Amino acid sequence: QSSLPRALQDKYVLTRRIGTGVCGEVRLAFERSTCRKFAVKIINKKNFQSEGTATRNAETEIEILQRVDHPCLIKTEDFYQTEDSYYIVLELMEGGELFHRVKSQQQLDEGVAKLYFYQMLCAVQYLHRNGIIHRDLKPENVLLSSSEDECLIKVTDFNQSRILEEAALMRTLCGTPSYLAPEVFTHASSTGYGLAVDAWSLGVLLFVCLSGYAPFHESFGERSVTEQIIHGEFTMVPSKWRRVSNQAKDVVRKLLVVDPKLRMTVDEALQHPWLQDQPMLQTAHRLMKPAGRGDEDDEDDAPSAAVSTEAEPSSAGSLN
Ligand SMILES: C/C(=N\NC(=N)N)c1ccc(NC(=O)c2cc3cccc([N+](=O)[O-])c3[nH]2)cc1
Repeated sequence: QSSLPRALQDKYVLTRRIGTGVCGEVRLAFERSTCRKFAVKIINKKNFQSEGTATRNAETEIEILQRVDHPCLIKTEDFYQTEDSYYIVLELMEGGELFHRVKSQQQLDEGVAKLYFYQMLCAVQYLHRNGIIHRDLKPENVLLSSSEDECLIKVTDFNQSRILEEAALMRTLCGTPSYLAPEVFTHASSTGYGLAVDAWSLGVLLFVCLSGYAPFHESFGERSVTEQIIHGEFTMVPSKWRRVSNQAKDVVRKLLVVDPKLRMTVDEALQHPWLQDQPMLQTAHRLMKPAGRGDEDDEDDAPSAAVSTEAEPSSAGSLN
C-alpha cells in the first residue's frame, strides 16, 4: 500500500490479492465513489526484461489495452504508474484464469471447450484484423467471467504483443536492400509470419482444454520440449482423447502445423465444421452482446433498414 500512487488510492481502495502472475499480482479493488469492484494488475517495471524493452513493451501494451474494443478482450478502466510499477485497473473476471478451471476439472467437456475456443478465435480474429499479434496466448492469459461453464471469456496480457508495423517494413524496403538479410524479404521477420504464431498457441490452448495436459512436455520421450515443438511432435494420450470427437482433433492437428504457411489461420478455424454448431454460436453471441441485451429478443438495431433474416454470422467478425 505504501508505494501506491496517490491518485489510485484517492479513487480506489485496494484489498486482497486475487491472482498472481510471474510479472506481478492482481488485487481486488473497490471504486470509492460507486463501490464498483475492479481488478488491479500491478506490473513491476524491474522484472526480468531490460530497461528499454520493458518500457517499450509496456507502452505498446497500454496503447493496445486502451485501443481494443471487443467483448472477448479485457477492458481497462484506468491506468497509473510510479517509477517502479504500472497499475492497470480492469474489469473483474470472477471466474479467474482458464488455467485453474482446466486444472480443477482435469479436462473440459468438449462443448465447453468449443464455447471457450470460439470466443478466443473471435478475440484473436479481432486483434489480427487490427494488425495486432498477441504472441503470448496461454491459459493464464484467458480469464473467465464467472464460475459457470457457460461464461464469457476474455484474453489479456499484451506484454509480448506487437503491432504489425507494415510501415516500418516498407521503410526498411525503401533503403538499399544490399545489406538486408533474406528473412526480411521472406516475411520470416517478426512482422511477416507474426499472425500465424497466435494460431499455433490457440492450437496448444485447445489441446490443453480438451485433454487437460500440454501437447509438448519433457515427460514425453527423450526429446526436449523445444525439439518436440520444432518437429511438431505432440502426444495424444489415448485415455485422455478417447471421448474427444474427430472434428475437434482435426482442428488441433491443423493448428499444430510446424510450417506457418501451411498452418490453419484463425479465419479458417472459424469456418471449420467443428465450430459450425448453432446452439454453441447462439450461446456465444448471447454472452458476447453488451451487458443487458442478452436476454431480451433482438431489438431491430436499425428499424429503417430491412432487418436481415439470415442466421447469425458464423464468425463474430461483424463485432469488430
Ligand atoms: C494486462 C495484464 N498483464 N500485462 C502484463 N503482464 N504486462 C493482465 C494480466 C493478468 C490479468 N489478470 C486478471 O485480471 C485476473 C486474474 C484473476 C484471477 C482470479 C480472479 C480474478 N478476478 O478478476 O476476479 C482475476 N483477474 C489482468 C491483466
